[in-house]
Amino acid sequence: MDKEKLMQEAIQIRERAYVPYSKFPVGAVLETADGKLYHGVNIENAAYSMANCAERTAIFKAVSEGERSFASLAVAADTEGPVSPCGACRQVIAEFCDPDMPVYLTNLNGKVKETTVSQLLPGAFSTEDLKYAARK
Ligand SMILES: O=c1ccn([C@H]2C[C@H](O)[C@@H](CO)O2)c(=O)[nH]1
Ligand SMILES: [Zn+2]
Repeated sequence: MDKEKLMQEAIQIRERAYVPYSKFPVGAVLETADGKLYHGVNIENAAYSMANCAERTAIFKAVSEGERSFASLAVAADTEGPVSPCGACRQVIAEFCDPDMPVYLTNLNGKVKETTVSQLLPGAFSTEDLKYAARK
């Protein structure tokens, strides 16, 4: 899928964000290996810490529909530069997406940072770490 289109859709889907507290809508579009798109927005709560970010919404939607193989991710917000995913999302992205998978971060002014999953979270804790303790 064309990365410009993915980023445009990430910008547009922000309309569906539920952000009465932060008033900071974020949109994410996750592309599967076979070209299907899963859209996500941030969803907040009166108990503030219950907020779910756009990136995790998109990933959880896709995984709960049976998807396990992903090709790219775009994220958009009204930030000065390209939006920067939070630590929790970086960990969840690393769980499901290949280290070399492209991630397109953008804002509303056309600023784009093209990065990868492993660049977003170098040295991620992973399933490999769990295997070491389980070896005994
Ligand atoms: O990459 C990001 C960064 C922040 N947020 C959300 C969490 C919260 O709802 C609001 C303000 O932090 O933005 C996302 O969805 N994705
Ligand atoms: Zn996040």
